[in-house]
Amino acid sequence: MLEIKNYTKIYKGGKRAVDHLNLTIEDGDIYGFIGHNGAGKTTTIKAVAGILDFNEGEILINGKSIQTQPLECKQEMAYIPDNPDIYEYMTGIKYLNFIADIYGVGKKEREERIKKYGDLFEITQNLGDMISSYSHGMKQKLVLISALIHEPRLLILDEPFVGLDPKASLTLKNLMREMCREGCSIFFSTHVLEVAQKLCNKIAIIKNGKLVVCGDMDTVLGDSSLEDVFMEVSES
Ligand SMILES: Nc1ncnc2c1ncn2[C@@H]1O[C@H](COP(=O)(O)OP(=O)(O)OP(=O)(O)O)[C@@H](O)[C@H]1O
Repeated sequence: MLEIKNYTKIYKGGKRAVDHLNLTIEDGDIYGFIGHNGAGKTTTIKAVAGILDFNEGEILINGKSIQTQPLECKQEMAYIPDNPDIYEYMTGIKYLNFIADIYGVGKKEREERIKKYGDLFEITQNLGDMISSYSHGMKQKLVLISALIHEPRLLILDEPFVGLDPKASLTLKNLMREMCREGCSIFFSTHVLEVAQKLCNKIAIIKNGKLVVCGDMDTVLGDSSLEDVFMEVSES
């Protein structure tokens, strides 16, 4: 579903943020991406989402290049950034319809999905309100619903659990599991290692821009916890 080949990003000024990273996310994978602050997670995720150019390598979504076929790639995926920075002077429902229009989602489907996800995240009754009146968590729920409105096959999330209350976090985890059971793929970054260990079937650790560990969670962990493995890798 997602292939990252030799991905290298050097920012203006010469900072080599990610260095020849290779990773494959298959259908049905929930792939966790962990690393210390500044390791290169967001730099990788933004390139996969098609909003950051890069110096070397190739990123393929279902065989299509994010650089040469960005629209085709974006039809198949959704990206949820770590900060829900959205239009403030619009109602929630107007925003969702705006996103549904961009993706060409039909009237019946969008209504069903807005109802389903709005109820799941307990925000249906607030959709008529201006986004400027929303809390951080409510904005995040709105962004999540907007990302799911075109039923993406690949979900890319940057720190998705930050700012969500415990119930919304559980709802999101259950949704992620359900999507992957149906053959979708998820690639997400997190600092919450307990969540990653429980939720993901695969895990990648990035350190100073280089991938140092990746693969099946069970194989990577052996008898250790993810926290132990992470600490060992960080200190080596
Ligand atoms: N626009 C930029 N210009 C120059 N350097 C940048 C830029 N954005 C990020 N960097 C640098 O690239 C490196 C990787 O940053 P990145 O944001 O990808 O890390 P991260 O793993 O997502 O960190 P965190 O866990 O803190 O969110 C860091 O050293 C950072 O300072």
